[in-house]
Amino acid sequence: MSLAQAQCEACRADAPKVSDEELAELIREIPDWNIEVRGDHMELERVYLFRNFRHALAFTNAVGAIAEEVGHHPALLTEWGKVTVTWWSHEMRGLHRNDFIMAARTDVLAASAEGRK
Ligand SMILES: C[C@H](O)[C@H](O)[C@H]1CNC2=NC(N)=NC(=O)C2=N1
Repeated sequence: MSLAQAQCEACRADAPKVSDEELAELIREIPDWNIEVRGDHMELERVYLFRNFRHALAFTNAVGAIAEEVGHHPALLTEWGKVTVTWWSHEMRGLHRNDFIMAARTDVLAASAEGRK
């Protein structure tokens, strides 16, 4: 395992989940993200719109690249003109502070992405 992956605390089953208080604080930093409850855990989700499939795919790959850098991976659904990004920590079945950090980094990427709608 690379050092980048070793640093991903959220990818350990016994990592701490965010408390309700922390969640309320952290979600204020990423106001365009929704919390979805899926089965037994929460996920952070946001839809980004693009002018066409090519721009959506380029953004998908950019998000994939930052995920690989840190060894923490989102679910990515690429459609024509639309990318749905979902962050959670599957090993620990819930939200870790790291998911909020990655959501914020996804917003930074989106701010300079080409072909946003
Ligand atoms: C072994 C490897 O680091 C783990 O499977 C990582 C990979 N990427 C991951 N990404 C996310 N989002 N959650 C995880 O629990 C996770 N685990």
